[in-house]
Amino acid sequence: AETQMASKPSLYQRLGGKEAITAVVDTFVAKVAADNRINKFFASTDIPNLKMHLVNQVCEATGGPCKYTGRTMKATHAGMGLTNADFDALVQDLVGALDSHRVPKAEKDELLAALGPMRSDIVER
Ligand code: HEM
Repeated sequence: AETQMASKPSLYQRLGGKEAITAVVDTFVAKVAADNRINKFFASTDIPNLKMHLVNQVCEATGGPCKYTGRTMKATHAGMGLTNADFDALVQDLVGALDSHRVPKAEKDELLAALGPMRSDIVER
């Protein structure tokens, strides 16, 4: 996990590693669960399983030593009929979680930039 230290630390390292990412994901999922704009989509979701996948996805995408084992973003969200407004609401909840854990702006913007391109695989209408 420390292999990049000679150059620039990975985003994973700058976020604080797996413990810090897990804490952000916990807060994020709690915010989504309390968000009446989008929580209906998660009514029958296995939340501990979702959290596990999210932690691994963020860990791997930011250069950490994890492997995402979930489905593709397109397959996962197919048929949900998600809109840009739904996506934006979820991103707002993520920003709120990152802010509540005092993640600095540079790291926050980098993470959001890594997730942004997934929009076209997730939004269907
Ligand atoms: C960048 C944005 C997003 C990312 C990175 C993301 C990521 C994920 C991941 C990793 C999973 C688990 C995959 C698996 O079980 O194999 C998942 C599931 C799910 N996502 Fe997303 N998601 C995003 C946006 C959204 C949005 C906007 C909604 C709805 C408002 C949503 C609703 C769901 C639901 C309901 C599930 C659970 C499906 C089930 O119960 O089987 N996602 N998402």
